[in-house]
Amino acid sequence: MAHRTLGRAAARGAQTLRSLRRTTVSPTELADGHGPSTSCRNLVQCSVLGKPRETWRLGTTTSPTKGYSVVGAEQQHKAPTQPLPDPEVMKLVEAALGPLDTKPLAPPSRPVVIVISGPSGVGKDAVLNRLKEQREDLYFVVTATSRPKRAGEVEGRDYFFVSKDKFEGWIADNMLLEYAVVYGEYKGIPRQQVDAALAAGTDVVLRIDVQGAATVKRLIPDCISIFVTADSEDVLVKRLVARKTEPLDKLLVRVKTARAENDHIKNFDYVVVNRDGELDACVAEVSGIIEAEKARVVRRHSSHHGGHNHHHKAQGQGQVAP
Ligand SMILES: Nc1nc2c(ncn2[C@@H]2O[C@H](COP(=O)(O)OP(=O)(O)O)[C@@H](O)[C@H]2O)c(=O)[nH]1
Ligand SMILES: Nc1ncnc2c1ncn2[C@@H]1O[C@H](COP(=O)(O)OP(=O)(O)O)[C@@H](O)[C@H]1O
Repeated sequence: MAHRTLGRAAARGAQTLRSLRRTTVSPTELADGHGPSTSCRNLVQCSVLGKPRETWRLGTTTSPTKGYSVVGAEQQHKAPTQPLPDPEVMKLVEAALGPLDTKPLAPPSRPVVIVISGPSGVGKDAVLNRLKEQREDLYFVVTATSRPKRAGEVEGRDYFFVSKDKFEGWIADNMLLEYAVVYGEYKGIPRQQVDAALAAGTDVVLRIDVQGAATVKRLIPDCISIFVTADSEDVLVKRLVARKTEPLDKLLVRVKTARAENDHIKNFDYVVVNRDGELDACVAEVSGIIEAEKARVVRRHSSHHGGHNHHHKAQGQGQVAP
């Protein structure tokens, strides 16, 4: 699929960016042309020639004592140069063993379901929004809710906002893979979105609360569950207060719920700390977990079918969060 190929390319681009290294060059070295690499020198010269903003955006900083500290020299991770294979030897190999197979040696990875959970205000949305920019190969499910739209939220992007009646109709018609009552409002995963993405071979990301994560783990045992937490309770509450989306009474409920939710870390496959001011590091960690999980041999063995039995009706639905 074209968009998946593009997505992988984007992910590789992000990887390349991450591999940019920090290098220090003095102004004299620059004048002499002795920088660490041509691209690095060009970057600084660009700054010296009066385009400071562009280079700042690329990560250039100036230091009065050390000269110029530059992020921009790409690490050289080229494979060692190999001599071309001798065509005569290749012919002899094929003559002896028959034509060589050009099919990929690794079996393709089956699409996975990734569950992201964690307390309110920890930064799940922030992490997922950044992940969306970097990983066009993933499908981010838009869940449905009966809660009113907040300022700035967009229908079909943040949630599908539906009435309680409509939501209950979907429950009756078994249109939801999972649903729960979270903070007094219905939240549910439209089954069709998950089924369609998996059928197209695309990995699926679900952002759901802890009770939803437990239900999905029961329905799809080989899903990858990731609990996002904060540096500390204090940091978490500050983040929630700064977000200014809840009045005090609702805020207190969220903090109490967060305490209870944190005890469920043990039921998750991974826990990732979204450290204050380090959103990108958290996103990179989540992305790395997904990549590592997809490389697991058990997920690539075509005879293994552990998991996607999500046509079963969810058990224990409709529990009310405290
Ligand atoms: N079980 C379940 N939880 C969901 C679903 N969609 C969203 N949630 C969770 O509901 C919780 C509350 O969401 P929201 O009202 O947006 O509050 P926020 O987390 O404070 O921004 C979050 O933890 C979401 O992850 C869903 O379909 N099922
Ligand atoms: N690593 C971080 N450092 C500082 N603030 C953050 C970080 N991650 C998220 N935030 C901020 O915390 C607040 C809550 O994040 P949000 O994504 O809405 O949480 P959740 O979706 O888990 O309820 C937002 O104002 C967001 O910008």
